[in-house]
Amino acid sequence: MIVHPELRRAARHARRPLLTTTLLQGAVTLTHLAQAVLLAAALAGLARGDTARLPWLLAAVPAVVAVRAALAVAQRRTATRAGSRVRVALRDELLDRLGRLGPAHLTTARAGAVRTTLVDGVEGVDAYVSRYLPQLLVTLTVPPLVLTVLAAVEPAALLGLVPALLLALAGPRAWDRLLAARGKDHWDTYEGLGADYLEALQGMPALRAAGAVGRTRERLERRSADLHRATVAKLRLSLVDTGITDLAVQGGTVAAALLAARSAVTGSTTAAGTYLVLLLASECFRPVRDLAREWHAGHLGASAADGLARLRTAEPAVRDTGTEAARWTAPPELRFDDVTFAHDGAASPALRGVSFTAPAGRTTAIVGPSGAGKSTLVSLLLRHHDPQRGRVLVDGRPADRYTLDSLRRGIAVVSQETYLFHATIADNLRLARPDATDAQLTDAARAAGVHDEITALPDGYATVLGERGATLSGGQRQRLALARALLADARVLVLDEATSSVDERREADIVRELLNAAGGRTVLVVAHRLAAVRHADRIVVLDRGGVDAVGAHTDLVEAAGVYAQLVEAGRARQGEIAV
Ligand SMILES: Nc1ncnc2c1ncn2[C@@H]1O[C@H](COP(=O)(O)OP(=O)(O)OP(=O)(O)O)[C@@H](O)[C@H]1O
Repeated sequence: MIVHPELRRAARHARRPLLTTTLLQGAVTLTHLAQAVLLAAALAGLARGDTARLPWLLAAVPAVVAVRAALAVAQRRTATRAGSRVRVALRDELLDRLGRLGPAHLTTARAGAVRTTLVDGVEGVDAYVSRYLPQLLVTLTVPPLVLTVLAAVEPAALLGLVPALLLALAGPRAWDRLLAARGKDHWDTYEGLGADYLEALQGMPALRAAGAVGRTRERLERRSADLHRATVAKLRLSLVDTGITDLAVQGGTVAAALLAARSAVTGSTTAAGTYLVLLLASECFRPVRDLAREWHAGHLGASAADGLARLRTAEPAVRDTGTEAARWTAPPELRFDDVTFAHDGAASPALRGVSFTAPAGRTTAIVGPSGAGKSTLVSLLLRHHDPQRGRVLVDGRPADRYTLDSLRRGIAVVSQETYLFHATIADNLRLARPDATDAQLTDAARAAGVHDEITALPDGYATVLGERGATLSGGQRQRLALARALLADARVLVLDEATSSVDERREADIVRELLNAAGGRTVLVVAHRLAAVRHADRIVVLDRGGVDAVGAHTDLVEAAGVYAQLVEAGRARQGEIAV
């Protein structure tokens, strides 16, 4: 009965329609009462042999039924409107929060669990708020009203009705806490199963390659069995709840009927009073029975409330306290000033005392062995994290002085993990700039070295891509993502292993083309393979989180440090490629 604060909060998104739907629900219940009163009056008249008013009373009954039908339709419509308003508002809010949380959030939360909260959890809240809550309010107001009427007609009936009503409403509250715990258990298992299924589907090629499909299926079956157990445990408790309610309802009705019969026999009440008690006693419990039914529709929302609250209030890794909009009229300089950063829970910092400048409008390459801290550097530039010491400056200002949204919009990133959507190639490209002309699309695709392959497809730029660009090769996906980044109206372009799926010879050509096309931008190229970066204006060599050297290709080769070792390793790996 205690409404979770998160659900009360959700209901505020649709105050008016919820109030209307509650009033309409109340009116529907009142028509039941009116019908009972009419029938009681008709029966009492018959008992007295007074049939003068009988036709009118009986004619009024279908009229009441018709009014009830109209009210019920209006009530359902308003409830649907209220529910959809709540759903839309909640999903907007949660998606906005997810955007603010950024990729850092998904290092601790699982994508499938977030999906379950966003889809199933929000659907459950809709049912809870638009159906259960209005019925709860009606249940708390109508039965006392009926009892007041009966108190005036036949006070003795209250001896049976009041205890039964109290038992029906308050009895199940004794295990509210247990029900909440079972609900949470059920929801956590449901979320976990959703996350496992999504991961298994997305990782199917890897599972197949590792011969682990059978083991994964067994694990999913075990998870499904866990969910079944959690569901049954919760249902069992709900059924006890329903059983007590039913027992109280039946017992109360019978007790009231017996008391009414006794009054009739002793002559202490009128025939009308007796019939009123007999018919209204059942109506008094109707809202209680309806409440039990709506609970079954809305219980998922109650279970999901904690998960929703967790997601809605999750703290982003960085605070969006900047006030300036990052609208650089010229390509900005990027500067890392004595930056030290350790990931949460990491034993040692990923970056320590890193200082270098990426000059405005030039290309700076970041190279280094695996784990040197290159991607961490990019995530600090985008403010997915803030350094624990030192500063990142963009255009001479600390990055946290800009609003997060404008900073991230000012920096186009192509990373190892490109994401293409189930849409046409043109739509995928226009994500970066919705108003781009066809000529701008083809220019960007040419610069990224993918135009010819697109036009060779039967539908060219109108070709619909499979999910995540599944119908393209890894290299084609990366080059499409490059074209998309070139279209973006951003003064900084970051290529984070952006061409790692392209063969090394092709990579050098693409990067050269790309850098020509990226004129007027400050470019940061992060790469393992050095063929892609040898023409950069400046190369920063990272090693174990620190800057080993900064310079041009030839100087760095001569210096015989980490860079020279990387060049040697590259030669050994790809003997035919000269860097
Ligand atoms: N989310 C994280 N949590 C904890 N440690 C992390 C996280 N991400 C990276 N690290 C650690 O930080 C260090 C730097 O990682 P980073 O990904 O920046 O290296 P990298 O140079 O980009 O490597 P690669 O070339 O292999 O992509 C590594 O030791 C890595 O294990």
